[in-house]
Amino acid sequence: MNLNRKMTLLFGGIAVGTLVMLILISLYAFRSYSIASSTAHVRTAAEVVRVHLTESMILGVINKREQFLNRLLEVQGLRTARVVRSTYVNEQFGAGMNREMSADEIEKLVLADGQPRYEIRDDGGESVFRGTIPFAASSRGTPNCLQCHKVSEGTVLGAVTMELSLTELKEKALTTVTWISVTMAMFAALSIVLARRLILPVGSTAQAVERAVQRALKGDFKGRVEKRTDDEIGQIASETNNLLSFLDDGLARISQRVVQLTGRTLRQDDNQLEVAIDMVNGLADASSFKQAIEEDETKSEIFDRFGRVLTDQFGVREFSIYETSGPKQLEPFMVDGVQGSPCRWCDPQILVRSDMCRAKRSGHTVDGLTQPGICYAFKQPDDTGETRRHYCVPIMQSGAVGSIVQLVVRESEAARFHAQVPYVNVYVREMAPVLEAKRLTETLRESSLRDAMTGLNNRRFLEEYVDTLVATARRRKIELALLVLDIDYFKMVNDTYGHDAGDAVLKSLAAVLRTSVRASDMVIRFGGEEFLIVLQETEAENALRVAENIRATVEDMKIQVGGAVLQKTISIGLAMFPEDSETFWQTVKFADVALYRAKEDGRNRVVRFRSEMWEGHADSY
Ligand SMILES: Nc1nc2c(ncn2[C@@H]2O[C@H](COP(=O)(O)OP(=O)(O)OP(=O)(O)O)[C@@H](O)[C@H]2O)c(=O)[nH]1
Repeated sequence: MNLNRKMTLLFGGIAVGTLVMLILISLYAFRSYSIASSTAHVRTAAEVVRVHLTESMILGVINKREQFLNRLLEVQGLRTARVVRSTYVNEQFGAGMNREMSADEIEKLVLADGQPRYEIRDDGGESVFRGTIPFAASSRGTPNCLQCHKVSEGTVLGAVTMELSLTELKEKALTTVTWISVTMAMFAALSIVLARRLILPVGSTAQAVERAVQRALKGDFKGRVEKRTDDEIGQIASETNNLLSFLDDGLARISQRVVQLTGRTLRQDDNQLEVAIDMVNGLADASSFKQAIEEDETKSEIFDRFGRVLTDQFGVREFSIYETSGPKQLEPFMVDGVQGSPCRWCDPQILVRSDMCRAKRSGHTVDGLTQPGICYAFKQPDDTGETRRHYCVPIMQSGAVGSIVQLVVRESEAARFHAQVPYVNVYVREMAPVLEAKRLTETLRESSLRDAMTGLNNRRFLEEYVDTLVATARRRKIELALLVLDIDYFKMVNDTYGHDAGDAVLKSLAAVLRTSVRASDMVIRFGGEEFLIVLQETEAENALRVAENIRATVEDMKIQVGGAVLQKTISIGLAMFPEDSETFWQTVKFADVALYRAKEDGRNRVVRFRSEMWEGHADSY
């Protein structure tokens, strides 16, 4: 029930109640007034009758009393007037007129106890007031009753009964009450109309505010409240409109900015407020994610963290992260949260023909959620499970696709996940520059550990890696063979053919060295034209064989430099760790000493270190 109706009912109820009360009180007051007034009239008339009868007795015309009583009836409103005599008067003065002798029940009571009696009765539809007043003998006044009547003081001598018609009085009372009621009813009706007019803007403004608030709760702040009055109610409408405009404007600006950041488009039926809160939360989470990955050390940690976000926040457990590993090659970095797993959600051919991957080829997002079948390389699950849909986002690095994030969801979840995609994109966007920075750092670090010309690891790399190398060798109780080798008469190449020719020889030698040893062995450009090879888990005998093989290969190697073909030889010194020394770097020195001996002995040969070789060289190291 609205406020207006409540007010009308309340005012109406009060008005009706007041009216009824007023009518009842008025009727009661009129009745009381009628009784009091009639009683006074009857008393006065009875006194007049008593005085007249006394006078008539004194003047000796008491026998004319009936004419007086008949004339008395001409008084307006007086219906009857009758005198009854007590037995005392009859005994002293003889019987009176017949009608004075026959007392009714009330008159008998009055004659008996001397108390006046009054009553109102209905006489054929007419209200009649009847009063019976006793005449008591009294010695006071003039003449003194006891002078004539031989009775004691207070004896009831008779009584007069009078009846007054109340009809006229009643009619006047009813007319008055009717007028009062009509006036009151009109006043109440007028009051209700005025109150309704007053309350109407309150009710309609309250309803309008309620409607606007309901719309606002659904995220729509466009509702407005009509200003109907210039008072406080109008003020409420104005202030509500100001508040709604402020919220609408603020929310629109927030949404606009967040939409720009997330790329999410708002639908008409979206709850703008909830969407804005969601988006801001999403951005805050993505920002925390970015902070965290900035502090991560490696790309692998970053992808691990991203994998957890996909699983925990977006409920995506099936996904792949591919890395570009060559001009036309991709490598699965992480599949379904596990690093190094084989390719599961794509045709494995993309690994060697990366152009088969639509995201890699185009550098654009591939939305298989809304366009299933858009990429032919996407693979449905091997089992008979539910059909999957995919969403692939390329991560650009240095202007080319560096990594690809592939999200896989069940067909039944595609719509739900589609709403989440803008937030995933925010994460990917936040991740891209951090990945780029990490990649550059790794490249930089890699380059500081690698010789740019030959592509071999350099001395610095060995210095950083040596602790791990030695610890592993000790733990596994294996021997390391250290070959230090140097090109014979290399200076001549530079001097004769130029520095570029020298470089070409160094590159060719590096290539031969790399292919002559196992992948687990290390080939290091130790400095200038000197190289160090660390053969893992190799005894001295085998190491000598490998060294000899390298020497022979280099000897046979023909290097095209400009118009000339060069053939160079190398000398190699071999020392064993920990057989020759417990210290790695000391073993390197021993190998160097052996190399020196190889040079001394005529070059193009392999020399195994022996302890006596050290004696002449200890001072020079
Ligand atoms: N082209 C080129 N030459 C280099 C490089 N690093 C060192 N060299 C040269 O290698 C030569 C080393 O010569 P030496 O150590 O005197 O000995 P050698 O001529 O090789 O004679 P051996 O006694 O047989 O070692 C020097 O001329 C260096 O300039 C390089 O990166 N490129």
